[in-house]
Amino acid sequence: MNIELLHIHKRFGPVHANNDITVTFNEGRIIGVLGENGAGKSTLMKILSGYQPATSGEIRIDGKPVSTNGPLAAIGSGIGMLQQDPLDVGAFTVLENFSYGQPGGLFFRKSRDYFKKQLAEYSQRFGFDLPPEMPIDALSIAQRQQLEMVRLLALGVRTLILDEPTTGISAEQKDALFNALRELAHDDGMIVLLVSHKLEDVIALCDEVIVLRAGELVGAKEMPATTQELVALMFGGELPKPERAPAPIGDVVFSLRDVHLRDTRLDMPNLNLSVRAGEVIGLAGLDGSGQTLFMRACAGLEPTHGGRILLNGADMTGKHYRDYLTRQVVFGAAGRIEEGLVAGLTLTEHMALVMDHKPIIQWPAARQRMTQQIDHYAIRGRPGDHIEQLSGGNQQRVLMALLPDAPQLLVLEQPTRGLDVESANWIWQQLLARRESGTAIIFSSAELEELVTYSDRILVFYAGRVHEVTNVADTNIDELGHMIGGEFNHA
Ligand SMILES: Nc1ncnc2c1ncn2[C@@H]1O[C@H](COP(=O)(O)OP(=O)(O)OP(=O)(O)O)[C@@H](O)[C@H]1O
Repeated sequence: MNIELLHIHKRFGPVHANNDITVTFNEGRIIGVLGENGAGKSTLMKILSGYQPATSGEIRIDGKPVSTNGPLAAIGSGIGMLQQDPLDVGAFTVLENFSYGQPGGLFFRKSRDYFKKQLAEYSQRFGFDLPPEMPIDALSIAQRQQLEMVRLLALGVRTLILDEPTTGISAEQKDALFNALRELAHDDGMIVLLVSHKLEDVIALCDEVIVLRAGELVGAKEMPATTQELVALMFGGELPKPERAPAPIGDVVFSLRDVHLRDTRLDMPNLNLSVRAGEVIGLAGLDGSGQTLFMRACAGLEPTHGGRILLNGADMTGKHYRDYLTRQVVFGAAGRIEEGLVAGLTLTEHMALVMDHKPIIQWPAARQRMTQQIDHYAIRGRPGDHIEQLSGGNQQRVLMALLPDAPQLLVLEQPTRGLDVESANWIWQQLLARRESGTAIIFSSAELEELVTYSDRILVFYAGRVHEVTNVADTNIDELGHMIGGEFNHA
């Protein structure tokens, strides 16, 4: 199967998200799709996989024009896309989900054993861990991804598109995924398209890359290539690494004393932590290991079941998030559009929400402030744009632009998730500047390199247990990788 995209254009009002893109993807190849935030990568992949129509242009498969009008039509043409959050159905088991949508799959008109055997064959071939009777809810992110992948393969897909597939999965799970993708491309002759900001993944996996910038196709390269070469292709030159000047560490501003947290899955007793002004505490761990619960409790968004939370000596235990906010403890959620930002509201309306208005909203002031922040944070968007119209990276910048200038404590879930290298560096410049003026920061990340680079101390979460790494300078990414998988004897 060879795919040709011919003169693809996509316009969203005044935004030309894809501008005359002509490119060929050949079978047997793993192709990286690179570009800065907002470059048009997701748009192009959504057009190819039927999630969005092109404004104009043509898609040909093996020389014949095809319509990818809707994801089902695209799958019918052999093209399937794995979404970042796989779209599986919560109440089903693995087997039900796998058979759903396959011919004869609904209500098991073909026998359960037929699908069970097929699922077992895929699992065995790729070393995937997919127990047929397990409810979807109980699967890890990596298992959901594996399930979605084998489901698409069983539907006969010959081109697989993956958007940031390694977020929140362990090193071993990533190896299993990459080995499977190599087999599919190099042994079975499939096309694999990988959208990723993680250049080490691109270098490890891809046979070639294409680069988009501001909606246009600006480059293509056969691999191997170094990180520097890829960065130069994407940004037109080398990027300066943000300087991390040693910041003066002040007095303890925030502490947990024997705090007990729990939710439906995790029980975390005896949590103790003291954070000083200007200190950066990084939280490492696979998704679901307890760090989310921990961060939310630190910001008054989750109840505690024992112990005390102190802020500058004042007891905050049991207080509401609003009380934390008043005392300059600010939480930034990873969920962006689901939580930190509100779909349907414009950028100015977001600013109006966080500004202190008495007694009525001062719209001109909110608009003016947002315009300044758009400029300052180099946001690709306008004050009147709805937040969901911005690319993921630009939504993250808006989230940063809404934070107060010098809070006491910032609690940030994955502050650079989905950001291109330049934007991630830039966000850290902003955070380090706040730290220099005394703000303490607790942040989580799936990027071990980010944790090691920016943290004064790291807390590693595994199944609700917390292990503190005090000497970050002596820790390397390998060690940390083992620890988040539960192997602490490497430390
Ligand atoms: N539904 C939409 N409505 C309006 N504009 C949109 C919509 N979807 C995307 N855009 C705009 O199209 C441009 C390209 O966005 P796209 O999401 O394709 O970029 P991207 O390269 O995938 O970025 P990122 O790496 O940040 O995810 C951006 O300017 C974005 O704001």
